[in-house]
Amino acid sequence: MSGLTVKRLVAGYGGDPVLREVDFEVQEGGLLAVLGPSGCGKTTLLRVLAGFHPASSGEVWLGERQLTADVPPERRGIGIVPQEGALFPHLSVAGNVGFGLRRGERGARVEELLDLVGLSGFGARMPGELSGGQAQRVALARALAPRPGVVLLDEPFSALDAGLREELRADVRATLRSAGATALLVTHDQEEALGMADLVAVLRDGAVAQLARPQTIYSSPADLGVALFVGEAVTFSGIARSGLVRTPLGTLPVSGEGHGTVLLRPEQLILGTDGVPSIVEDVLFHGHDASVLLRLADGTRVRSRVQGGVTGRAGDTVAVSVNGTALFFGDMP
Ligand SMILES: Nc1ncnc2c1ncn2[C@@H]1O[C@H](COP(=O)(O)OP(=O)(O)OP(=O)(O)O)[C@@H](O)[C@H]1O
Repeated sequence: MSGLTVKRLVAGYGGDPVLREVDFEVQEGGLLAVLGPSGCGKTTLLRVLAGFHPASSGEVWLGERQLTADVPPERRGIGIVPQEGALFPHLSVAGNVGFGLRRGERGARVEELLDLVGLSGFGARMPGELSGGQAQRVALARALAPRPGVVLLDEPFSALDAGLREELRADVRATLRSAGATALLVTHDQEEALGMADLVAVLRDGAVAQLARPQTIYSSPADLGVALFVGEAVTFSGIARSGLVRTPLGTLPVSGEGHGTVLLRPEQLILGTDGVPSIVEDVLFHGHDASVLLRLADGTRVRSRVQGGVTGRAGDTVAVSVNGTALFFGDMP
């Protein structure tokens, strides 16, 4: 395995480029998630890296080797886990996993990979006899089998239901780790990106808006756009003076001055007996937590995320206080 470096990558389809100077690096053995909204160029990026689409300019390096336009897809040393697995339907599971291997090395390596993804004994099955989650595990085994320099995962869990998605995320992460794989995951799902990756690159307008650890992206987003994209938010416009800003939830300390937007995460809104009075409008119970829609005295509606503790019921009056630090993003001049 080797690291993957992308420098000033530009690519598109004729008109304005879709990728305008994309830069990032995935360390050897690391997992980077490229997170961005639909249409921002995630698939285009993967197609360029895999050699299916030409870059207009920029560089792609796999370890010490530059992947120039004349290196065809099969000689790039890149494994791909596509959306919905895309297994060869006429080949058995073993046939799929061994597809990129030389005949002589198939048997043992296929067994090793099936074991790694928890599907020992499934070699003779046909893809039509697998569940969605099993099919994705086979797709991962197939991508890892030829020991690629890097594995690209293209929204690999999008077709699965929520419970299975969560379980498979953890399994895939563990598998990539134990294989020592360098991996790049593209997704529009912030939970997936923040939950799985060592580092997250937020792709916006064809460039990386922020590249950081998941915790940093969530707690210290580079700008308001990133903050709103990576999680639920409660926002107020306000004017910061001497490090304080007045909001419907009270005067909050912020770092910044002038006109801007105050941003809190819903889990920072604590319901109890101290704080600003508000009316509970609705409570959505999610099992592990609840989402409480509140109306403040001035009519502003805000959402709190409550784990255990007080949620109240529709019509109740509760007091809301703010836990932790509010973020503040000054208006663009
Ligand atoms: N073959 C093509 N020809 C012309 N334009 C294309 C082509 N493929 C994609 N595009 C455009 O390029 C932009 C980026 O598309 P891309 O599929 O890379 O985005 P994405 O982030 O993967 O989206 P999604 O999450 O919906 O799959 C879009 O505006 C899309 O319409």
